[in-house]
Amino acid sequence: MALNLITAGESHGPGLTCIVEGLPAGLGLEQEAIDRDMARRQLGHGRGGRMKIERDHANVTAGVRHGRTLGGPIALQVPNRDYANWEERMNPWPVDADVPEVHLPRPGHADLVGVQKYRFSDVRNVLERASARETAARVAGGALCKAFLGAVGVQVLSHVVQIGDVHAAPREGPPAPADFAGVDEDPVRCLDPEASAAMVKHINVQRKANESIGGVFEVIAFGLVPGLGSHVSWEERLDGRIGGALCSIQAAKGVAFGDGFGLAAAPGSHSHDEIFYDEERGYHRLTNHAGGLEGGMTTGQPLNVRVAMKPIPTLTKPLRSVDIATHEPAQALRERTDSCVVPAAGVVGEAMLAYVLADAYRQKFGGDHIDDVREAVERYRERIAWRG
Ligand SMILES: Cc1cc2nc3c(=O)[nH]c(=O)nc-3n(C[C@H](O)[C@H](O)[C@H](O)COP(=O)(O)O)c2cc1C
Ligand SMILES: C=C(O[C@@H]1CC(C(=O)O)=C[C@@H](OP(=O)(O)O)[C@H]1O)C(=O)O
Repeated sequence: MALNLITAGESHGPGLTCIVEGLPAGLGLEQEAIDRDMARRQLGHGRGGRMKIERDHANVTAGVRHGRTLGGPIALQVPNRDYANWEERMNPWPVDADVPEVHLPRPGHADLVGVQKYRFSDVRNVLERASARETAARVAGGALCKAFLGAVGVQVLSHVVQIGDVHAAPREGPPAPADFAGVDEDPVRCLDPEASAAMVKHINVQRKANESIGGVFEVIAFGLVPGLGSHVSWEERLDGRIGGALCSIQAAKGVAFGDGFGLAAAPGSHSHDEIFYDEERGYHRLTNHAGGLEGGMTTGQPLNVRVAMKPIPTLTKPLRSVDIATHEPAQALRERTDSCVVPAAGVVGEAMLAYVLADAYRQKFGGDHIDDVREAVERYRERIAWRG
């Protein structure tokens, strides 16, 4: 039993679609929860003018009846309000107008390689689908995965730990769920108020200097059972699957589990999580350097992964490029743009992690109805005497 999440849609086309296939029947869904995550993705200091136009909302058009899943594919449709301003340029059908082509590829975006690969002369044919507008559809689908995970006791949360060279104060291990109260009210979704103020300032200074800014977010899953994923085959190792899903986010450039790159410099005796047992807690650890994954499987501890985002490629003072029609030197396309999207990317990271984990639960526990899944999870927890 696999869970599939597929998206369709262009940034300025009529709308986006997400299809989620493989959720069990009987799962309760709430429109509000889907739209809440979509609204969270639109926030964050550093977003551009497009976010003032969109009010993201997903229309559920298949797979759900009276608030419960039916077991078939679920279709979510997210209209692009901006399409009203792009109807001529993005109409699916030929129009009676001269629509100019875009010939100035932006370094760091998919523009140049996309036109080479797909035999296009118009960069717009590439940038429309390469755009991270697509992540609105992923977040809509991810909200369904979160609802499924919630039904088996799992919560997925994120926060920003770095913007440019401004870091949140280091912590001993990942934060607890209670620490996240109010994170969405913070302008950069950071848990450290002092660092948050410095991050906002940094974004303002860089934006004024026509720069864009990257950073790092952390996404954490709480309440997992041990043993999701497997050591037996490379493609079943959960760290590989999670890393791939998170790196597929537009502009994500690196992932680190637990202590991540810090482990490369640490001695072995400070790198692994010693194993203890007592009657009350069963097997347990006192540290979580591994970030909740050993041998490609969840340990049952919080699963925490950090994702590095590169700065946005569209710059208000454009980089050097080449006109693909004339091959003459030129400045890259200058468009309305975000300057920092790390807080928004954290919400997309939640959706991607929720998808991979929900898929891992579907593969391990099967079940046609959500109650079958719950019972199977409960039986497993009893078998391994898991008290987490
Ligand atoms: C939420 C979000 C919003 C983004 N907004 C912009 C933007 O306004 N302008 C831009 O050039 N890139 C933006 N990006 C980044 C590009 O989509 C990304 O750099 C591009 O797809 C190439 O990514 P890659 O090098 O990781 O493949 C955004 C990314 C995310 C996650
Ligand atoms: C539309 C979204 O993000 C877009 C992602 C994006 C890009 O190149 O990735 C470019 C910008 O699009 P526009 O040119 O329309 O302003 C962002 O606004 C969104 O997040 O919903």
